[in-house]
Amino acid sequence: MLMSAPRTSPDAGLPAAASDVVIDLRRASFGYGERPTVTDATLTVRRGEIVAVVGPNGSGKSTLMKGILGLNERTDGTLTLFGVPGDELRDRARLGYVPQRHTLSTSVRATAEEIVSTGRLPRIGWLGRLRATDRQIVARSLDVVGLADRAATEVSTLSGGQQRRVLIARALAGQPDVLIMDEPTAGVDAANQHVLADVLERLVERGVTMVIVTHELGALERLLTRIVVVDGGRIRFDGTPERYAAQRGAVHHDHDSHHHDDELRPHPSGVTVGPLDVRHDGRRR
Ligand SMILES: Nc1ncnc2c1ncn2[C@@H]1O[C@H](COP(=O)(O)OP(=O)(O)OP(=O)(O)O)[C@@H](O)[C@H]1O
Repeated sequence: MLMSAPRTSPDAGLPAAASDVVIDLRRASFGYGERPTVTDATLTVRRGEIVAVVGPNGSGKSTLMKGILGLNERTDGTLTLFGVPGDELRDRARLGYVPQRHTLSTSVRATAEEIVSTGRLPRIGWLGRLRATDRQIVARSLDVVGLADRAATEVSTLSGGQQRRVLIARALAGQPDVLIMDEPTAGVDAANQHVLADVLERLVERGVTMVIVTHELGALERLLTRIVVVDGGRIRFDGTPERYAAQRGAVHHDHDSHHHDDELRPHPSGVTVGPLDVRHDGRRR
């Protein structure tokens, strides 16, 4: 839990294993029109996990994330969040989201602190007023991303990487239990990627569960507990970083790769496929 006293989860009292599951997808399909973009996705994310989602451009990574967030249509399967059906989750602020390729508008005059304060809105309501505790949480969120000294700086004058960190701080200000980030390192140079990785490491230490869509595994790799490969709208691999590294030759996720059906076979469970038959938890069957 980030920066607050522990909250009681709706599934408190259940055995630890069950209450540890924050996201549970079973054979879920998501899309925007008639045809699903992501099909047959089965994925379980437990408390404290740091999961990277990788795959070629257009393979469905963002669609999968938006599906978990309820931002597109689920046409099949089930989605369970914190032990309740996804569409029945009342406290949406438990899911934090840093959207893709989103930097802050240069035409809006707002300070970093003001932008991060908007992250409190799900907690206080649109007409609510920030109280001292809210301001403290905003200040701590800026501190976590290393921008405490920029609180009063106009965001339009910050670099792209700093703006991404403001957006992460905004998501953190909502005190989410799980943070879904769509390419937080996109457009961030190598030096700043390490700064961002350090920021994420601090979040890991605070016990925040994270699902991170990324093309740049490099700087994040040391933090990850799992890697999920999405290709052609399907989850093609789900396993530990070690197993992913062992399979790297077979499971490409670079921009040029698309389908690898000769190397990656569909699994009836839709969970995991590949030369090594890897279970959901990364262990070999
Ligand atoms: N709002 C939308 N309406 C209709 N189709 C969409 C929408 N957003 C994405 N798509 C389509 O869904 C498919 C998967 O896109 P998605 O953005 O999920 O892929 P991605 O893996 O996140 O790609 P990238 O790495 O380029 O961000 C693409 O064919 C895309 O054109």
